[in-house]
Amino acid sequence: MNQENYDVIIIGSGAAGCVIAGYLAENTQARIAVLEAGVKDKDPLIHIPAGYGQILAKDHHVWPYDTVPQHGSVRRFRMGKVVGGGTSINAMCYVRGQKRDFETWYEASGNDPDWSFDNLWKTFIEQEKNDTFHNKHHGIKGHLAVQLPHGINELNQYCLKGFQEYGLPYNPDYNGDSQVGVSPVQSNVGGQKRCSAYVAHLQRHIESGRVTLLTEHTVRKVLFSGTTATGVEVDVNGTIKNISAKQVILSAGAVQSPVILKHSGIGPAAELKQFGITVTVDLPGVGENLHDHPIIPVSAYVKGVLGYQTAALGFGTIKAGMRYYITKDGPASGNGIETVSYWNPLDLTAEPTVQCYHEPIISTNGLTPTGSRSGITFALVVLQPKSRGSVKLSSHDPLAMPLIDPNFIGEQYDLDVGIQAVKSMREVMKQESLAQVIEEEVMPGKQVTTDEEIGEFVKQVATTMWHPVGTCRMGTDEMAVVDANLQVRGTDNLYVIDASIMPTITSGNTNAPTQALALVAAKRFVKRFYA
Ligand SMILES: Cc1cc2nc3c(=O)[nH]c(=O)nc-3n(C[C@H](O)[C@H](O)[C@H](O)COP(=O)(O)OP(=O)(O)OC[C@H]3O[C@@H](n4cnc5c(N)ncnc54)[C@H](O)[C@@H]3O)c2cc1C
Repeated sequence: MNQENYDVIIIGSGAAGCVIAGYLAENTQARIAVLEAGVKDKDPLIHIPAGYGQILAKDHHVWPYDTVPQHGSVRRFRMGKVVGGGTSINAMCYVRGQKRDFETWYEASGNDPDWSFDNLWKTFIEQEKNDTFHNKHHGIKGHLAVQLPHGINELNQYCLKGFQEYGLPYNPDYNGDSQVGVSPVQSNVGGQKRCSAYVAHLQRHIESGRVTLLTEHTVRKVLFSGTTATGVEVDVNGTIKNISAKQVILSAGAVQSPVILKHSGIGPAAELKQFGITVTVDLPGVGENLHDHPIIPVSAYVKGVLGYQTAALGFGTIKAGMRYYITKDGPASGNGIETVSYWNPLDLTAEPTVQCYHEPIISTNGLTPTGSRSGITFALVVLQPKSRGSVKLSSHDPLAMPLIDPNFIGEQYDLDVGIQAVKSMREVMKQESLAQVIEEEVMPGKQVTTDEEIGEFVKQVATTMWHPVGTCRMGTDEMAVVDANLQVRGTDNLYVIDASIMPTITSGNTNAPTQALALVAAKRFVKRFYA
């Protein structure tokens, strides 16, 4: 095969890229190349389910992004840079979202039946290989492993009880009829190993030689003849070369996909001209509409040794790692986040506005353990944030860091829900089951009492849940970047298929929805060009 010429190039081997490449491999004769800026997924910490804590603590396999200042301070905004993308370093929580999320996508598509709730729900089921549930909401024949925790540690059992005492129902399956309640977490773990999108959908096609995977290939821009994409310009360890293709699919994620489009001359004309980039198509929506779930951590020390703080630090990690290698069980064999709650603090029976993972560690920034005392961090999340930000260029250099502004807590609604969530969480901590083990609130701390003080705390701590979406959104209006085929408006042979096309964020973690939207788009692509 001529390595420099393909039928389809897919930029990025993350959640979406792996789904598309796998589907094309199985359903076409196309010559396919996946170009990935990161390295192969050989690091054992990627595959040990609890290893992601170490990866994030060491800042390995990430694009080292930060945001522009948010309420006066910069927030870390790391994204996966390795085969598997975010799905090789994420926390593996498997969540689909609420029906209303997908109804918004359907409207944005111009009411295209492929984007209906029913079709997307069917797609989740088709992709799933669930080790516990097999009913109208779950599948067992797909390749994406989904499991429940194999046992719930004592501290998280107190959480299950405490939320029920507060008034939430026990919900065995938040991906079933309703999200409301307190539940065990479903995760993308199979056979005690992480099930990344690469493992689930692509690895077998790389190993068989059906698909070519080119790692450490960083795409600088898409090449055009007029407005028709003809290939890409890549940087391979400092050497620049061109690779041509009949069709180019951008699956570089919600930060890089708009950046690559802009460097290719597709974006807001004024911004491109500012950096001397020739405008191929003036598309004002590229890089706009960035949104993410803000995490607001509320944490407390607990009495005695409970949870996973000791297993997550120092000698504890070695002990947990050795146990994992010998018996394949213990703290390292799962994602360490075993229970979660969904609720609306204003009405416990309404559709949830808040998600809360109960992390049995003390963490100040989401997932990284801090200090040696046992504790619990309730990672509160505004599920449907209204704040919108942007990804803008900082330089004419395609490899320069972009300016990322998620605009955390930029709208009154997000602030209100954040305050409600913190106050509600404090009520949960007062319930009998939690009150008996909680020793002292760490964050926000007892000095923070009024709504104004809690609001200020929310603004100061809100940080990424690593769920950026929306920067190349699907739609029919002039700010839309892609149409219902996920083809870039005003171009030929160019597509964006990844989390950036979501018009609005889903009510939950974004990996499963990204994989579902990628399969919907891949099927449309094959129907149009290979049927
Ligand atoms: C730390 C962390 C924790 C998370 N936890 C969860 C969770 O528990 N559950 C959940 O559902 N979701 C979680 N997510 C989010 C989830 O992983 C993402 O929503 C999902 O991976 C997005 O998929 P994507 O295909 O849009 O992009 P990605 O998966 O990010 O893939 C993009 C790929 O493109 C590559 N790329 C980018 N630019 C270029 C370029 N110029 N040239 C070549 N390649 C390029 C990147 O290196 C990357 O491999 C988490 C994410 C992170 C980072």
